[in-house]
Amino acid sequence: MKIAFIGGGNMATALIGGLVGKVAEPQNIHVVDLNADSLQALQGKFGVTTATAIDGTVASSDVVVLAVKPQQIHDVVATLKPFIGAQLVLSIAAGIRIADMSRWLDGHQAVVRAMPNTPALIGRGITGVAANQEVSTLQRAQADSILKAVGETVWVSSEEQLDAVTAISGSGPAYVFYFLEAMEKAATELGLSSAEGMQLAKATFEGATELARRSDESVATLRERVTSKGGTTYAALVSMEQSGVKDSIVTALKAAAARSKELGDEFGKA
Ligand SMILES: NC(=O)C1=CN([C@@H]2O[C@H](COP(=O)(O)OP(=O)(O)OC[C@H]3O[C@@H](n4cnc5c(N)ncnc54)[C@H](OP(=O)(O)O)[C@@H]3O)[C@@H](O)[C@H]2O)C=CC1
Ligand SMILES: O=C(O)[C@@H]1CCC=N1
Repeated sequence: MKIAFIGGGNMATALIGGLVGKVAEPQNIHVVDLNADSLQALQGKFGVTTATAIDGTVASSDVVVLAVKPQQIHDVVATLKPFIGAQLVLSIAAGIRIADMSRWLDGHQAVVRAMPNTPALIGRGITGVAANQEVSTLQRAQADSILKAVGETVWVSSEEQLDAVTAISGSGPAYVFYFLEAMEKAATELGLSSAEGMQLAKATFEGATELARRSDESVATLRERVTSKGGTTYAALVSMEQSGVKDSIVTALKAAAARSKELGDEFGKA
């Protein structure tokens, strides 16, 4: 498979890291970015080919991955249009809708929209995916193999659900890091060193999520098992409930989903 990336930033780098040698040979991965330094770094690290403008290699690729910021997608697609024939266009931009990208490509173009996350960098990502009618079975399989190179995929039945996927798993790593930062802060205020706090917090997250993944029991049951009556966990959870932590998290994630929809409205008008 020949794959062209438009945009060689954080997420493109994570995807390329998973793809090289597994799904595509480095000489079949082409990256277009405006920044020559980023391109040189990608070339040096992975052996991919690069260019500072969309070119014939993009035209002859099987899949074109759009990995620029949502506000850049319209202009990139406009520049890309003359180079697009039968390729699959795979966008990872938050919010930008398939119908809008298809319209900017004069319609009927096979477009897949995906929402990965940064644990892709270590092959532990999870990506929500949706496709339009023009995407063939082969192209679905191509998109799936690209995204599976860096973790799991979840194909959603309706594209609108990608706003929710963005709120849960796309932005999700940031919430986990935020929680780790809070645990580290608490650790230092309670007399541990910052390094000790972070070690304890990271291992706890890893152990708890792995336990939840492997267990047949619900996370509520697993939580109850930690919570001795009148004990320490109970004290913490009562405090969290009184502060409305769970409701605040739900409200925050709804804000992320709303922003994803808003990005689609804002940058899809063109
Ligand atoms: N980061 C994340 O956790 C996730 C991001 N996404 C989505 O992935 C997309 C990329 O995000 P991310 O990798 O973080 O962003 P980055 O800013 O790291 O990468 C985007 C890259 O595209 C370059 N670029 C800008 N305009 C063009 C152009 N016209 N032609 C070629 N390259 C161009 C940028 O250069 P310059 O910096 O010079 O502008 C930059 O190097 C976004 O749409 C985002 O919504 C999806 C899931 C998770
Ligand atoms: O914050 C953002 O908009 C992007 C999309 C999901 C993660 N980062």
